[in-house]
Amino acid sequence: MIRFDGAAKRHPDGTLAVEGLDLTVPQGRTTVLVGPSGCGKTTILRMVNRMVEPTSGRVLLDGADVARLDAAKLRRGIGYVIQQAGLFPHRRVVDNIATVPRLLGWDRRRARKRAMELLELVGLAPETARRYPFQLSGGQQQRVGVARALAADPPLLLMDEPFSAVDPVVRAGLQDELLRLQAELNKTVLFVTHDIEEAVRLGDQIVVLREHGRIAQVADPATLLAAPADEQVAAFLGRDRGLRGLALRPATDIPLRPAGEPFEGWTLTVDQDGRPTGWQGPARAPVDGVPLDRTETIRQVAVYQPGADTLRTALDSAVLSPARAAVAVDRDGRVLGLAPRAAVLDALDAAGPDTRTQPAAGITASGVTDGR
Ligand SMILES: Nc1ncnc2c1ncn2[C@@H]1O[C@H](COP(=O)(O)OP(=O)(O)OP(=O)(O)O)[C@@H](O)[C@H]1O
Repeated sequence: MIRFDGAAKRHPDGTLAVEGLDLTVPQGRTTVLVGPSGCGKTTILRMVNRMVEPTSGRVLLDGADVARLDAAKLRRGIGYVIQQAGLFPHRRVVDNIATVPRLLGWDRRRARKRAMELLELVGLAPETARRYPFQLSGGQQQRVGVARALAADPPLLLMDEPFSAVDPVVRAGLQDELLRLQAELNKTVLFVTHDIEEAVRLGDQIVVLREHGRIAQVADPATLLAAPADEQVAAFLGRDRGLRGLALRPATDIPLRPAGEPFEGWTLTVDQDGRPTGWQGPARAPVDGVPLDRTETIRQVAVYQPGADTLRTALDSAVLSPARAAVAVDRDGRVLGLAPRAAVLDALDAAGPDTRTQPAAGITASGVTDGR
């Protein structure tokens, strides 16, 4: 657990980077610091590994004031991932990952073996090990950066905008990987981003900051989206926050109708395996009394997977369907049934407003109305 206890940083030129932060970062969870550029996120992160020394106040790591710990030793026990990975350009991937184990005195063979395990853990092919960083894509470099941070199995990871230099698709993949790893490893993660979508996706606890590291709100993602502390936080969260909140709620238990029957005049067509192929529309109205024998066909079918997907995906499927019904499929993409739009909306009501959802264990949801 990390505890910031009135931790402040004023630079020699008089710039007040962080005014005096009181914050608890719970064990084994992901806490995301989010806020506008220059609000002090990186400064706060670096106070933990003593790359920045507070000018007043303290940072406690498992109860110990980090100022009293040996800085080099402290850093070896903390994984640190930065934007654009920060890999050593002259070292092969395997040796980049093995850096901290080697510093800890592991012999070369053991450190390399560990590096190969880590490569697999972050989803990179074994042959990547022999390459140099410049021979990798940006996304691959970030994965190596994460592997390097995890190499000595530190309980704490500091991540400073680790995914912001890659394109949105690669970024989403890296976020998925981090979620998967975190479900397995349960590290204490302190993650900095200026992207609220990323914060909502990754955080168990989100800390919204204003200038000078003042806390605007600390909350779990659902509470933050449903109940921003004030207008400024609401503005920072942006439009569609209600819809984005649906992405935090699983689509389960929406009653389904059989897919074989026409619905609102439209019939879902499936292939021989039962996967959807399109919507067959109703016969067109006669023109000047002459019946048309052509029907309309739509070939794109938006689907959702109950249990795995969220209410946002289910709603999207319903909105995009000409029959005004979401198409539920199993994990192999085979049709399970149709969820009429009204049933999806009922599910939204049944889930209740987000404010009623319980914060995750160990997280206190608190709204501070302003920076005071
Ligand atoms: N060495 C320094 N000397 C003077 N001011 C500094 C120094 N380092 C940072 N600052 C200032 O401290 C404030 C906080 O900087 P910090 O990098 O922590 O912000 P940030 O929220 O991480 O920003 P960004 O999102 O743009 O990376 C900024 O106003 C910055 O200009």
